[in-house]
Amino acid sequence: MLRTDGREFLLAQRPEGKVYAGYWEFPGGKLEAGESVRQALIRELHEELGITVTDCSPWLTRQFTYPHATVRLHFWRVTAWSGEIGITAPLEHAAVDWLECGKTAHVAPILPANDPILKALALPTTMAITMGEIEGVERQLERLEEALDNGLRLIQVRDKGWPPAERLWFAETVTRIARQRQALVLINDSEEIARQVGADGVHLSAARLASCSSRPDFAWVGASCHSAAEIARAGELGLDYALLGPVLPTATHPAARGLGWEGFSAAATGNTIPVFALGGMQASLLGEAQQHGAHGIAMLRGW
Ligand SMILES: Nc1nc2c([nH]c(=O)n2[C@@H]2O[C@H](COP(=O)(O)OP(=O)(O)OP(=O)(O)O)[C@@H](O)[C@H]2O)c(=O)[nH]1
Repeated sequence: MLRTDGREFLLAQRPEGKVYAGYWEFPGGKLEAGESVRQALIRELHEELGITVTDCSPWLTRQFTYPHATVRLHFWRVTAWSGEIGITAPLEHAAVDWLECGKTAHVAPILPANDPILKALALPTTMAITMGEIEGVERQLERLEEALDNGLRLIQVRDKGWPPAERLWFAETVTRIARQRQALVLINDSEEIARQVGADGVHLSAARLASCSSRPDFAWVGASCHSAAEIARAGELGLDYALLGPVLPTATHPAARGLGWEGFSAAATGNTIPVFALGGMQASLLGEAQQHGAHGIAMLRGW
């Protein structure tokens, strides 16, 4: 459950008498026979918190083995509900609390299966990909400042065609501007530049993803993917996100067919790592992308 535009999420504490008593978890529970995940979520949140969910979307899935059981967890984002949150099932929860996404939790311990989910909550849902090579440096920096003022918090610096000195200067400039607004910056394919400019991480091309034998050592690492198999590979390497596309026709490839939303959803669903929709995206498509299982959207032009 998310509030304040996705900046805060709800956790609930397991009561005495249950396995992992005292641990904090996302409110929810087990599917009953014949129920869809959506139906189970709506029923559980009504039983446990006394609320009626009015907007939710599929997000991440994780299988995890505890000493007492193996669980397959479907994490959904709940963004709207009616009613006041209360503890309507004291046998299920001892307390509830709101936490800030991306900040150290002020409650502990949290169920161990949830670690990657907490990290995904810290990942902004809109990624801007730079195209200084096409648009020109001045216009690009001007637009970046504007977008940062309007809430952009995740930037991938692409511009791979420039001579090294120019690329380095641009990456350094973007990182400096972004830092002032606590935005994350990832550098496309160059660990060297990422280190030199003090960026938050690297973004691997599909080719680099295929040849990479271990996760590069940065706080944030993601990759470009075109299929479920490539997303699975990114997951195996322990990366933090994948971009999947092209979803819709783009200005760069107007004739390309793209995955479409159904194709996107089929490949994106069931992963533990968050997947961004790429290709033909614009801010107004964020909700539609999330209804199809996207963490968010990534854009070259629409930001
Ligand atoms: N609700 C919830 N369950 C989680 C999370 N993370 C996680 O590993 N789990 C595990 O997934 C299972 C959820 O089932 P549950 O909440 O209906 O079951 P429970 O253990 O409370 O037992 P119960 O059948 O007596 O209600 C538990 O084994 C729990 O440990 C989480 O964030 N929320």
